[in-house]
Amino acid sequence: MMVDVDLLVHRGPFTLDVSVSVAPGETLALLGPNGSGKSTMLAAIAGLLTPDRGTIVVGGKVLTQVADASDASDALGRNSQVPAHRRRIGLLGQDPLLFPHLSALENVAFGLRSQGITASLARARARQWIEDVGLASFADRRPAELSGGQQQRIAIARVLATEPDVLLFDEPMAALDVQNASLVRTLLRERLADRHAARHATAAGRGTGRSSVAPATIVVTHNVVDALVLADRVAILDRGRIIDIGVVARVLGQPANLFAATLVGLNLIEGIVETPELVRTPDGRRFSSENQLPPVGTEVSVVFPPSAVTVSREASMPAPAMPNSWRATLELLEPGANGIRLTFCDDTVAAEAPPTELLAQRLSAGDAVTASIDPAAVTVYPRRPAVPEVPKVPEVPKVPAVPKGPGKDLP
Ligand SMILES: Nc1ncnc2c1ncn2[C@@H]1O[C@H](COP(=O)(O)OP(=O)(O)OP(=O)(O)O)[C@@H](O)[C@H]1O
Repeated sequence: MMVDVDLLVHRGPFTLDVSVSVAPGETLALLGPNGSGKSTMLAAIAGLLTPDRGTIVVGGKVLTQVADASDASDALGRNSQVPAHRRRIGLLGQDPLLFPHLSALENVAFGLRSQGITASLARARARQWIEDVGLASFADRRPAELSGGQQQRIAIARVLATEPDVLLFDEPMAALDVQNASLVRTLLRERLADRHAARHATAAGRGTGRSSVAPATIVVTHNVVDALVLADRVAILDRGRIIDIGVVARVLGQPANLFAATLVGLNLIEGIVETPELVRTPDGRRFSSENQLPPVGTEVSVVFPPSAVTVSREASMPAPAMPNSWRATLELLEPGANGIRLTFCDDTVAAEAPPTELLAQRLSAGDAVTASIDPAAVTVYPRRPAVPEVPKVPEVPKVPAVPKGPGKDLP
């Protein structure tokens, strides 16, 4: 079902101020650094905390409505907060939180039983869901007899079996090793790809038949891979505000600013198109790309992956008057995702190189080098502002309009 969220939450000095909608069957990945407010947002949607102001509407039904404390409507009793257990919201975090004394089957059946389904029907449906997560032969085991990845797959079966209107996943792969994380991610992708899950479930004879609308899903993650694999759209949260939101290819492939680029592991330099072939940055570097540049005079972002930056001892390279090439001083060498990560003095650019390459050149911190990039790896696009500050249209008429930003989803 459609979920519309408009929230203001204060937690000590921290403020979460977000507005976002997720469509039925859509998966939104929420990406942001530690402490940016991701879990706070999920907790408010799940009904685990009451916002200081805002509305949460699912499928047209108001789950949370809190007017500004200073507003008179408060006194009229218009505020409402449906308790967490009465929301049709499935929440799964890092920890599967299975009942240790129940078998995998009983754990999955438990949620169905609590919806008033008979014991035999609940067990039949639970068995079907356990098959769907590939653990049919583990149905009678208790959680302690399952691996961490298997427990998480059972937890996914448990949350999906109840056919919630909204699915909230808070870093569901974070506690798993790489192999199990990959298995669980693939499983989630398959299940989320079934956009008509409820209808499908009913047709297969295991649904409750209550809902024919697919759930809206929000996946909180630190991992860009999760967003790439699972999401239709990505929102980037920074210090309690959504600084960018849109389709995955745009938000991750064309980051709005250096913060967003760093989060997705890309270099970003801002510049201006100087000629039809060249971009000049404020520090005098010039970049070309194999793709056509925006018109001369356009303010642009120049983006390239660290692995595309080649570093060589200065003497062995041509003078860096050429585009995509500049002189630099190595500052730091540290382990990176794809080799050794190099950073340079007074520069935001990072490079990544195989250890063998660095060893062959005997490069170390403090060395003067020439950095260069293959134009094929350079993407140039008009600079995008972060989500603009626009006054919000209230979702629920009873709540007075309170202009604030950042606003609704960009296309
Ligand atoms: N129970 C709490 N009481 C007071 N402040 C809290 C509470 N929980 C979180 N905070 C604060 O709220 C802010 C946002 O925290 P939150 O857990 O939502 O961030 P997050 O993006 O989920 O971080 P992480 O990626 O580390 O899980 C932080 O400044 C945190 O210190």
